Amino acid sequence: MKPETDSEADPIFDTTYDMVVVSNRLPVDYVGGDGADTRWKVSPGGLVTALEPVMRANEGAWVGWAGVADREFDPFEHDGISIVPVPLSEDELEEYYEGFSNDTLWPLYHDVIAPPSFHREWWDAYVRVNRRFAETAARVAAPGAVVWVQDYQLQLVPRMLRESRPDLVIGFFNHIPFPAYGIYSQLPWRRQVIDGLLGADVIGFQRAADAGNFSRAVRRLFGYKTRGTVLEVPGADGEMRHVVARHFPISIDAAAFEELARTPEVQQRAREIRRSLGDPEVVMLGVDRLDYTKGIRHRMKAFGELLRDERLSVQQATLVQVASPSRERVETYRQLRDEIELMVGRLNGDHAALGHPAITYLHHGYPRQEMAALYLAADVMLVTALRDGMNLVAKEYVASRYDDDGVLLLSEFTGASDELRQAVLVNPHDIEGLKDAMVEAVNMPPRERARRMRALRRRVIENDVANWSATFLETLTGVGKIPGGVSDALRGAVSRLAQTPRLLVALDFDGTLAPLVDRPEDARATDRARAAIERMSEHEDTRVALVSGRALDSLKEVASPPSPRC
Ligand SMILES: O=P(O)(O)OC[C@H]1O[C@H](O[C@H]2O[C@H](CO)[C@@H](O)[C@H](O)[C@H]2O)[C@H](O)[C@@H](O)[C@@H]1O
Ligand SMILES: O=c1ccn([C@@H]2O[C@H](COP(=O)(O)OP(=O)(O)O)[C@@H](O)[C@H]2O)c(=O)[nH]1
Repeated sequence: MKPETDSEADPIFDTTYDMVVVSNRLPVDYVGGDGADTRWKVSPGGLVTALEPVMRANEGAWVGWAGVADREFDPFEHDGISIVPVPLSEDELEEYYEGFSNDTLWPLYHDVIAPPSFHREWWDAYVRVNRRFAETAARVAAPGAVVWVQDYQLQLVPRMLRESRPDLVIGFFNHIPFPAYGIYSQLPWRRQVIDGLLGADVIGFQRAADAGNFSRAVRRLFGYKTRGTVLEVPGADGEMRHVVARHFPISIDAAAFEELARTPEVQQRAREIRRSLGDPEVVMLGVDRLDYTKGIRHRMKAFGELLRDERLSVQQATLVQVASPSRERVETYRQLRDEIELMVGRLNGDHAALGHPAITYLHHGYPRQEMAALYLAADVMLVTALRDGMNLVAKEYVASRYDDDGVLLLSEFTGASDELRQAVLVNPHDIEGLKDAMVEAVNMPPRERARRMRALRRRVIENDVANWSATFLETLTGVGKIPGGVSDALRGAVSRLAQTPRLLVALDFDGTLAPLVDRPEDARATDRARAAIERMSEHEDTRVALVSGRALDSLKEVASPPSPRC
């Protein structure tokens, strides 16, 4: 999408875009410096990993926070992406980001693994900051633009945007789980949050179960009708809006990861990594943000017991644990770091031998190239999250293993486990089961490893991040491409056609007027499509026909055409 210059806009935001992504975090965090010397580093986490390739392909604007409090930045371009920073004050950082987002919503949505804190002043900051994001997005969105809002930090933005800019097409994607109603209903602001989300045209989740939990919460709290993935939501004008809530499992740029893994530099680095670990028979690897949802303690406990019971030895197997720093001012995260570092010390003290560490603990964030080398060096990848929206690390490991080798041990409580069924699936709460699965992974015969890895790779390559974003945007726009960017040639052709004295407009229904949905009986035309049909039908010499492979009754049922002439 080409940016357009809007002469009436605010001078700082003098460019508007046909596609705008809004997320709490920008792809880069401010590191230091000023003016031309300003330094940025890649932001942590899977959301940025997934959205970066989408943004490069779309020439849109990315609205988000620059990772530092009390600093304002003008919009700028970074590595081919237009960046529109939203400022946060130190108080807002504490109350909106560390507080409401990461100490209320995060633990609540991850099945209360840690107890969520509820504070009214955090909620007030959440509302205030959501409004700022919505206002910024509204300023840079061109007329009729697609605005794609990301994640739990910004759940009120869809409704705020719909109220200020009803012309926009609004999508929302939730990167973390959506909990069962029994848990969600603890939230004192449960109605406001759902109402905020229902401002979107399409609400995406990682797993079908998340979308189901959301629809149930809508029914329980608002009594709105839901038909499969389509929710009937009253609009401001009394008309029914049809909102789609369904799963779109996120992924990675699998080809780019494989390409990186195939480079001689990465392969050389993988060999160096193994050598530096004392060339054990088996390298096990964990890569996680240092977060209590990731099950790092469970995996270390299981590994420690295997060493204690001599089912494994440090000469045979070593564990490399990358724990990248995350949310370090939130108390639960500080405590977790202390606990993990204590465990690492004990484990090494009890079991390591000279030149043979039991566990190599790395409290750093690494660039993608080093990640690919670690994946290639690892015989067994341990993903033992207690709850995880998706877990892109699991997919990156698979994408890197072009040699069809390596074993993925994967928690059933990750979104990735819905797709990656050929992994060794585990319940990380069951320490005995986890120990057995680790031993099974370490001893898995090469043929079995190759068979499983081939199947896993097929899955990750099939559903890569391009496929994820295309499927979401197709559902959102109903036509498979972003509207608003109608070419002059098409506009001209439509104007010429409109001058024809008697006109027949024949329209496909599924995938054109109505987003594709899981169950055909749930398909409904988008509000804009219905309004356009109604306007055309009012013209004396224009006939509107729906063309469909459906039976006539089924078409009548789902399309409910506005007049008998149709
Ligand atoms: O921005 P932070 O607070 O530093 O946290 C980093 C990101 O963590 C979360 O990632 C999620 O998105 C991934 C991609 O969809 C998914 O695989 C993972 O399971 C999620 O936990 C968070 O949702 C992001 O908003 C953060 O930026
Ligand atoms: O040192 C690190 C650790 C992690 N990552 C990246 O961070 C993302 C983590 O995403 P995931 O979905 O697994 O979990 P999240 O951190 O988003 O909860 C993946 O793309 C990793 O490659 C990274 O680049 N360097």
